[in-house]
Amino acid sequence: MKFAVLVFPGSNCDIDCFKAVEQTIGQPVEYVWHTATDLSQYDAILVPGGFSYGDYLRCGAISRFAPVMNEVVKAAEQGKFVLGICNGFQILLESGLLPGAMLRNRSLKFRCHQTKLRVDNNQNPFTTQYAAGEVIDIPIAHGEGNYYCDDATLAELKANGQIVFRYEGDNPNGSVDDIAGISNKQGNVVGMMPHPERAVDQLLGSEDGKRMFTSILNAWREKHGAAVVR
Ligand SMILES: NC(=O)CC[C@H](N)C(=O)O
Repeated sequence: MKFAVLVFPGSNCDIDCFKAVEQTIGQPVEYVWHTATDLSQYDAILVPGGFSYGDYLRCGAISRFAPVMNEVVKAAEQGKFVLGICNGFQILLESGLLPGAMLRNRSLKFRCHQTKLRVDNNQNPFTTQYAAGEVIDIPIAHGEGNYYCDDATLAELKANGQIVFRYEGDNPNGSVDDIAGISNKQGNVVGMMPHPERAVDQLLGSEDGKRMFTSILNAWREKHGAAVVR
């Protein structure tokens, strides 16, 4: 299974994502610059966190027009796995690959600390290695993570099981319904504000992010009739 880690001017979690893939599942992974126009060789696309284009206008609002994003849309349509983390989630929202929008944190402060997340959908390709309702430790680091959608969209997200993660206990940004991560209707595109790639080793404070990567690999192996890993 081959992974792409997108790199925009201002990405700063690209190396963490790359290392997380190498260390958790040992699969081939490459950096792909934002001007790339062909993602056909990759099975999964990671859109990493950071401050792409300096967060000018709105987080993700400029990156959404990068040439590579046309290819990400194509990859998503083909059923490939797309994971947007933090700024990556913001970019997927701006691209229309996921519904809703991101607002400034209710505190108007950049928040950077561990959070407790509840796995609300463990039937998603990114979360099958977690128990339903399991509470995990994953850090956040953002100023614009206050996820917003209107009532009709929220009802749809709930009805389709598209809410993948919610904050458990303290909601650090004021997001609607404590949402921390959502998927598209098909489940192959996920965006989340917390950083699983920063939680893949006890030295980092938590290993709870690891199973996102093993879940993705298993989902791909199942799709291709290969043995799954435990
Ligand atoms: N870590 C990140 O990806 C930060 C995202 C974005 N720059 C924000 O502050 O909200």
